[in-house]
Formats: sequence, structure tokens, C-alpha cells
Amino acid sequence: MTTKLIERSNSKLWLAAIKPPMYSVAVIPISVGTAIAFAETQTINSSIFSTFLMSAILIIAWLNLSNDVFDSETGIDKNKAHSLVNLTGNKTLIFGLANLFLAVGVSGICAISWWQKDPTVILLVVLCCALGYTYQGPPFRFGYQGLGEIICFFTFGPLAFAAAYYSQTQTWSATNLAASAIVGITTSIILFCSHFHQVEDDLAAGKKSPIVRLGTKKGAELLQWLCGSIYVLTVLFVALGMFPIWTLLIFGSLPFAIDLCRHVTDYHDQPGKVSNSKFIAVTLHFSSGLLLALGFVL
Ligand SMILES: C/C(=C\COP(=O)(O)OP(=O)(O)O)CCC[C@H](C)CCC[C@H](C)CCCC(C)C
Ligand SMILES: O=C(O)C1=CC(=O)c2ccccc2C1=O
Repeated sequence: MTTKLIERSNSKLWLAAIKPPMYSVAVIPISVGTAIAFAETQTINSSIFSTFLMSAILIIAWLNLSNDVFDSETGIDKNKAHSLVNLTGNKTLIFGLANLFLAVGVSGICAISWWQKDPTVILLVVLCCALGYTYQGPPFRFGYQGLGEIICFFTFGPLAFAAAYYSQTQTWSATNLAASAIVGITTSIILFCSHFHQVEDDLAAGKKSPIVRLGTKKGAELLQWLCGSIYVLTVLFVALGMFPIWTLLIFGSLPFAIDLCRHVTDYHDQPGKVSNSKFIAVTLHFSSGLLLALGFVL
């Protein structure tokens, strides 16, 4: 019985370390960017789409494994039982695996550029990876200065969307750029929410996350503006004729936005209770992204 309980909590820790829901951040920008390309050209290259999707998932695996490696070096993760480095006790193995995922992911994107005889897509994705590295890796560690959310907005928004759209069309689109702002915001909301419960550990390690800088109460207030902005922007882009009317389907994700804002407003200063806000934010990101994509293809 005791062994079973230990096994169960061990598998929970592994699941928390691998973070399956977080791969939404790879799926959504590639899917929405491709949906817009399809809506505008009526064609889709499914080999390019599936290669891009697999590569993006591998790049996010690299990001998360290497985050545990770099955080183990600053001591910020010393209380984090679900760090892969803490779980395995083998930093070299996790770093090696992370780099393998990055190499295979980037190879997939190289294949797309090779098929297109055009380096644009690989250059955009390498720029995303380099910015992702500056968030967490030495000597930059820009996340420790509170710059993560800004890097997140540009990488998962305009840059990832430009790469996904260009991989299908070899051209650019103002509509795609507008949609990228919405997904950039929802992705940054995930990172923003992940910092509410970590204030004590972040302060101890000298990490000035936006929540450390603002305080949890002001952070909860800012979250309401960020969530509201995705709906205001969608209405604006529909009114300007840049988005089809069906993209208003994004309002179907409003209950998750309300739930997220209520949860964070109620528990912003209670780490044990606010810690799951990151996963409500993932649900908001996934549902709003999927509905937006649907709005473009209908
Ligand atoms: C690893 C990230 C967050 C974890 O942050 P933190 O250390 O505070 O949390 P833990 O407690 O879990 O340790 C995400 C950081 C995202 C980064 C700012 C930007 C990454 C860009 C990607 C490489 C872009 C990939 C684009 C792809 C879809 C083509
Ligand atoms: O572990 C995390 O907290 C995050 C992992 C991750 O890959 C990601 C990507 C984009 C935005 C936020 C996050 C995380 O918060």
C-alpha cells in the first residue's frame, strides 16, 4: 500500500516535470499561422505543417529540459521536487537529452527551408531559440530581470507566426501579424501566471520576475487588462476588416479568462492555491487559439 502511494506520487512528480499541457505553446502558433495561410491561399502543405509541428514540440522539450538544467545552477529550483534534474540527479543526462531534442527539432525546420530553397523559416526559428536561450541561459538569464514575458510575446507571437505562415506561403501577411499579437499575449499570460506562487524562491535567488517587481495584488490587476485585451483586439481587427466575423468565436474562451482572473484575484498571495493558475492560463491559451484558427478556416 505504502509502495503504491509512493509510486503514485512519484509518477505525479514526473508528469509535473514533463508538463504535457505546456506543449500547447508549440501547437497553437503553428496551427493558427497555418490556418491563416490556408484561409488566404486555399492550399495547405501538410508535410510542412506536420514537420513544423513536430519540430516545435521538440524545441519546447529542449526549452523545458534546459530550463531545469540552468535553474539547477542558480539554486532557484532547490525546493522544486518536479525539476527533472532533481528527479534524476543527473544534470548531464538532462542537458544531453535537451540538446538532442533541439538538434532534431532544428533539423526538421532545416528540412522545410531546404524544400523551399529559402532560409527565411530557419532564420526565424533560430532567432526564437536564441531568444529562448537568453531567457534562461548564462550569461544572459534575462528572465531574472523580468524580461521573460516580453521575449515570450515576440517569440511565440510575431516570430513564430511569421515562420509558420511563411513556411506555407513564402510571403507575409498583415492579418497573420495581427493574430500573432493575440497569441503572443495569451502565451505571455501563461508565463506571467507561473510566477505568482514563486515569489519567495525567486526573491531568494535574486530573480526579479514581473510579480516580484509589481507585487501579487498589482499583478492580479494587470492580468485582468491582459485577458481583456485579447477580446478587444479581436473585435478591433474584425471591425477593421482584417479578421473574418467567425473569429469572434474566440469569445467562447471567455469563461476560462473570467475563471483565471477570479482565481488569481482571490488567491494571488496564497502560493499553494494560486499555483494552478498557470494551467487555467494554458486552457485559455489553447481554447482561444483553437477558436481563432477555426474562425479563419470556416
Ligand atoms: C521555460 C519557460 C518558462 C519557465 O520559467 P521558470 O524558470 O520561471 O519556471 P519553472 O518554475 O518552471 O522553472 C518558458 C520561457 C519562454 C521564453 C521566454 C521564450 C522561448 C521561445 C521559444 C524557443 C520559441 C519557440 C517557437 C516555436 C513554436 C517555433
Ligand atoms: O514551465 C513553465 O512554467 C513554462 C514552460 C514553457 O515552456 C512555457 C512556454 C511559454 C510560456 C510559458 C511557459 C511556462 O510557463
